[in-house]
Amino acid sequence: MFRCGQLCSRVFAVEFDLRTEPLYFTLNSTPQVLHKAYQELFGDDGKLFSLHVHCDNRIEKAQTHAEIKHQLSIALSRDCDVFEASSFIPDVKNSLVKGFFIRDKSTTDLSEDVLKTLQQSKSVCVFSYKREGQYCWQEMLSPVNQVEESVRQYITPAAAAEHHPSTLNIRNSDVFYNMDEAYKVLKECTDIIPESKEVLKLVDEQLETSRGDGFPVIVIEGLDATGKTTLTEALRESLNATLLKSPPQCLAPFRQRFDSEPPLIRRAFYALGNYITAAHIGKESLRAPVIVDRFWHSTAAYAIATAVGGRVENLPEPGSELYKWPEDLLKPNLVLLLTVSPEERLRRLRDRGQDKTIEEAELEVNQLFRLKVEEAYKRIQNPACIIVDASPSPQEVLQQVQHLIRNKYHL
Ligand SMILES: Nc1ncnc2c1ncn2[C@@H]1O[C@H](COP(=O)(O)OP(=O)(O)O)[C@@H](O)[C@H]1O
Ligand SMILES: Nc1ccn([C@H]2C[C@H](O)[C@@H](COP(=O)(O)OP(=O)(O)O)O2)c(=O)n1
Repeated sequence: MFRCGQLCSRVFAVEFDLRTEPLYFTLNSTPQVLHKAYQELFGDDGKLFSLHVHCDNRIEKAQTHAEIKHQLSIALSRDCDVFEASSFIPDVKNSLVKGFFIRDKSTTDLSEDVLKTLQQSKSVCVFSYKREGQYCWQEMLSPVNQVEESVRQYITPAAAAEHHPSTLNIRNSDVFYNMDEAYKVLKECTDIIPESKEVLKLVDEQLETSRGDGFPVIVIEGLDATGKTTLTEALRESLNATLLKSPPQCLAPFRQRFDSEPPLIRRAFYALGNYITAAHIGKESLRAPVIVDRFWHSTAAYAIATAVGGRVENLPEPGSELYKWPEDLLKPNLVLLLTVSPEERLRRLRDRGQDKTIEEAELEVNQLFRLKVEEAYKRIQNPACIIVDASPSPQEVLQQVQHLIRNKYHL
């Protein structure tokens, strides 16, 4: 487990510019000459700090990280740059510790005061960086006690990681590959989020359902405003099908609450939603074809795209086990991914004129995130999704999809 005094085996990554590779470095007791990119980051024009959250309790850790992110964005928004940073052991799963780099451009000691306050929490560790000529070193920001004495550690450039560090902790923190793992997260939250108990109760009430050779199950996926609601309603009519969605209606009262939680908790909630919907699918597909509006592809694609910082290239590579369908989740017969151009999607969002979730609002400004969600959708395997161009008229999109379904099922 990461401790303030045990940094030497770790590599640090700073997302200095989201469009490029992070800057990687390690720490060493002997001085190292630094090249330009590092000198720029550690430049002596401002004050530089890093902050990491280390805590054995994963719920507490996730919440502390989210709280600090929020506090930094409020307290330091004007005169400081706040970069996502991480510390990890290369290729070691679950070794990632998330944090921030803060570059203070103010003429006052704005960030130092804020950081000293944050450091009073026992799970927060703050370091400051100093530069002398071509050397930079790190030391603890005013060590709070003699045990954690401040040791000068020199910055040493490190090779780029083969796998982007943010991919190291995805399994069971952002994406869950069986129900038990997601269930455990909500169980650990019951004291601080009472609604977790109600959600778990709803999960428990779903009887085990195994699906025999029932009617086909067709999932419609895509970013918000790509036309899922329009198409799923039309398919329901034309196929005489049952229409379901994930998260299911019974979780609607809890969705806003879990949407405000950090990824660990939020993604566990959506994962469990898929299992409840799967139970409904199991029952309904005995009677009629079932159309599902969003399912596991959405859960995994949004979770991976949120967890992975920066560029599309940082996503887990195609074929990675992180794109594997959960072993215990009902598999649909057909998954269709609706795609439209970013411009058309924006036009539809504006025409609809309704409130967007914060995440969707971010999608608009965050082209990188949208690209990662779409790419992650396409990399999920077994079942993989079939891409449908959803830019023609609703009638034409329906015909296209009916054609695909007819070819497969003669419905
Ligand atoms: N094929 C289409 N062509 C033009 N506009 C469409 C089409 N399909 C849906 N829309 C419109 O785009 C908006 C978003 O569609 P909707 O079905 O609600 O998307 P989603 O469920 O994926 O968020 C709605 O205003 C809808 O009327
Ligand atoms: N099956 C699902 C459905 C949605 N999600 C998550 C993924 C995103 O964070 C949001 C997207 O939901 P959003 O409210 O934008 O979607 P709709 O408007 O309902 O199409 O929900 C999920 O994880 N799993």
